Amino acid sequence: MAETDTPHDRQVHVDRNLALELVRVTEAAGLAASRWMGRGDKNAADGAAVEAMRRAFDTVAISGTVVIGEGEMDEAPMLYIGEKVGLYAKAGGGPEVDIAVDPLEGTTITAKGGPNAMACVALAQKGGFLHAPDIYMDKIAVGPGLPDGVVDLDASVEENLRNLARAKGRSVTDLVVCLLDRDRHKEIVKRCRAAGARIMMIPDGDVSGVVAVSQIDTGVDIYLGSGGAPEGVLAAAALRCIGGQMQGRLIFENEDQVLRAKEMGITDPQRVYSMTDMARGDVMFAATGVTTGPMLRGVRDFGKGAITHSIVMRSKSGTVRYVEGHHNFALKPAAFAG
Ligand SMILES: O=P(O)(O)OC[C@H]1O[C@](O)(COP(=O)(O)O)[C@@H](O)[C@@H]1O
Repeated sequence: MAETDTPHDRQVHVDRNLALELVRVTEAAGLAASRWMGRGDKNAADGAAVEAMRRAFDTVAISGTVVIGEGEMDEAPMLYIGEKVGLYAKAGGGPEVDIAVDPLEGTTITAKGGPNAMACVALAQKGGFLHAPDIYMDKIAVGPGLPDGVVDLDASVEENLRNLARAKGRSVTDLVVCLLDRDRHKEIVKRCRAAGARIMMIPDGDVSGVVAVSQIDTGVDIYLGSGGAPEGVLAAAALRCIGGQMQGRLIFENEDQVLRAKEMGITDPQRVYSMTDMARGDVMFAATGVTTGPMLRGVRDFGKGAITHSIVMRSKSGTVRYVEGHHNFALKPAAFAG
């Protein structure tokens, strides 16, 4: 795009389906991270994913700003909050978009060779994402086709389960609740079980945990509990595309976190964010499996190359695409070095 393009022109150009370009970014991160699968070094796995993702962004025809990233500029060498990424980042021009990244969602999973690690990216028009600080967020999510507000973060666990069961025409004993296997969730687990619901605990990776509510074959009816706030925004972006409902509320552990959030534009620490508050407008989401989970297959390395499995989706059209990439290391070795 010419440098003389007006902001209006740039907005119009966002209309292209950039999601299809994003998948190359998650593929690169997924491939790089997969080289560290089971090697017991989560930082190396994360570092490889970050570097590959950062490099791949240079080929995407956007002028992007990272709003959910790897940390502040002084804590992260790449993909830090505020970093400009994309082919047009330095030269100017191109659609101006905000970017949310989690180059490796499930660093510990990858280090242990466990299931369900993936590389994720979401894209929105400027101002489309909640600028969530790196603290915890309370989350609740259910799948599509249910009445608005069927579950609520302010309602009790029992009430949410009852309302959800009624809306689904089922009984609470039919429901499956997904949550992270953490001590802090003991009370929720106890109350869900006492109400008769079944529990599916995941060791890590609550982006895919939340997305599981929208996928019929996972058997998950509701996601509950706390996890990373940045992951909450990515999950909201994915649910905006695939359908479902989600709410999130930031959990502040000290005054510093409240101040930090204020600097990021969060004035009401108690606010319950809807899915659309967290990811507004035309949102695109892409993820590539690093290790196999219910949504995506992991990277399959066959020596001279590898096969990746990715999901690409866009809220505007509601189209969900699964992309299988066959990568030839002889032709593109640098992108896959890990
Ligand atoms: O492990 P904690 O502190 O409960 O944090 C939960 C967060 O960690 C994860 O399970 C994995 O995060 P990493 O990819 O950074 O390892 C997220 O999916 C989740 O939001």
